[in-house]
Amino acid sequence: MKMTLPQDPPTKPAAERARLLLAAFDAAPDGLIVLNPEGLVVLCNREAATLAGLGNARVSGQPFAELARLSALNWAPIEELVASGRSGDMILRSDGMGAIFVTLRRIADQPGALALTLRDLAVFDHARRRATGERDPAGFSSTVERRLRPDFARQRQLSPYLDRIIARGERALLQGARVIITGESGVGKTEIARHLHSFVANGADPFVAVNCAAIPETLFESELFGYERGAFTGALTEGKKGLIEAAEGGTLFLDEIGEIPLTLQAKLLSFLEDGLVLRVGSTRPRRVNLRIITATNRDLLEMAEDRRFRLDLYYRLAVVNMPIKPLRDMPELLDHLIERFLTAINQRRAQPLVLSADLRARLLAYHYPGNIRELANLLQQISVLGDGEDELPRRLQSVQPAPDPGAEGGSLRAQVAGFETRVIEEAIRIHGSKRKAAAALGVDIGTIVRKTRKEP
Ligand SMILES: Nc1ncnc2c1ncn2[C@@H]1O[C@H](COP(=O)(O)OP(=O)(O)OP(=O)(O)O)[C@@H](O)[C@H]1O
Repeated sequence: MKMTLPQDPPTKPAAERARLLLAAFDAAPDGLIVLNPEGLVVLCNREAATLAGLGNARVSGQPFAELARLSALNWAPIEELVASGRSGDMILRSDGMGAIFVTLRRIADQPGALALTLRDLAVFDHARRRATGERDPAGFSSTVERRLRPDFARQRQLSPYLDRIIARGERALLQGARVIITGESGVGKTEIARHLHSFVANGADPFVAVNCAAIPETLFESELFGYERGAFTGALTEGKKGLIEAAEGGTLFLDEIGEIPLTLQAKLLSFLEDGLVLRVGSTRPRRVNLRIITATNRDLLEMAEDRRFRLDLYYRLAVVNMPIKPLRDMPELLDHLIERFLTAINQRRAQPLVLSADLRARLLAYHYPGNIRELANLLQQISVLGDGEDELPRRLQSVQPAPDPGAEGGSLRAQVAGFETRVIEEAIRIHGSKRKAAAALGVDIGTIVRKTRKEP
């Protein structure tokens, strides 16, 4: 988000200085928000907009309460601090943004004016790890990646289906039951596993994600279980702990579990039964405590019938199933996801990417065989290539956008009724029954029945 400073028309050198200052604030690695004595936002730099999840919202000149309303963070404790007239520090948390350290200071010589700084605690953590030579936990490579994490709190409000499935997974993990997440590639299985991990784990517990399809069969055992020194030619002299041990105290996420070689399935089963890891070349078992979440886009029961997956392993891993629908069957998430990816993209652009109505309609009508990953990828391509018809990725060029409800003419009453019918029909399609659609739309079943009754 670009900042603006309200001011008198400046002379040329003063204008240049102001521009430079604004650019410098935008380049700063910390977030800065300045409130004038009237409580209006006079400055909100790019990092503050990012950390507060404001996207491209215009907050300059707005009351602080409006910024708080638009933000993904819960500002209530800071609003109290502002009202109390004291300075102070606080940590604000949100599902999508992680933990943000906020300081509030009075500005000297400017009675009533306030400066708030915002810092992403993950940056400190990352810096501390670099200083001590520690590795970042698997799956956390940069703060940018962290900030693009899904806002599941919002997505759960939008999709009662997703809410039900995620709540099921949370309950299962709280009770120590193992979950398997199933669904097409790109539906967000890894993100959901990461969410479940943060739901039950302490902040410092490791989350180790392993893509079973990416490990060559010959290396599988040593990667997963580790090896003792001299276990084989090329082994490190001091030996190496495997991914299971690396996840000690946290979560091991085994993605594409259907790809795990049959020979190793027996060894994994044995670990699941007694919690003991035997490194390759070792005779000394080590006890490892962790939780395991698995995911697959294969039908493991069918694989078990063909003897390509052990049924006993399946029952150990799949106590609770979390089937994630493809994106085309969760259209209620599309608008939100588009906005979220645009926000992420615009953090790295000088000129924000604004989608034309036609392009947005095409994005809403497309069927996304690659699911959420494909949507993110398409928006990235549009950001780089532009959104002119010729530049559009071929997949989108052939999409027929859904008709614009406002374009069909007729009286306002008729158009509103038409729109209402489409919303109801879509809700019934998504939720599978009129009763569930009524619950999702917050109306009683009688209303839905009445409004969908065909006039004779
Ligand atoms: N709910 C979501 N909100 C926002 N972004 C998401 C969401 N789910 C997934 N993504 C993004 O979509 C991409 C694919 O997600 P993810 O890797 O979790 O899918 P997957 O189902 O595990 O895929 P695969 O089966 O190929 O491993 C990632 O870039 C991820 O950040």
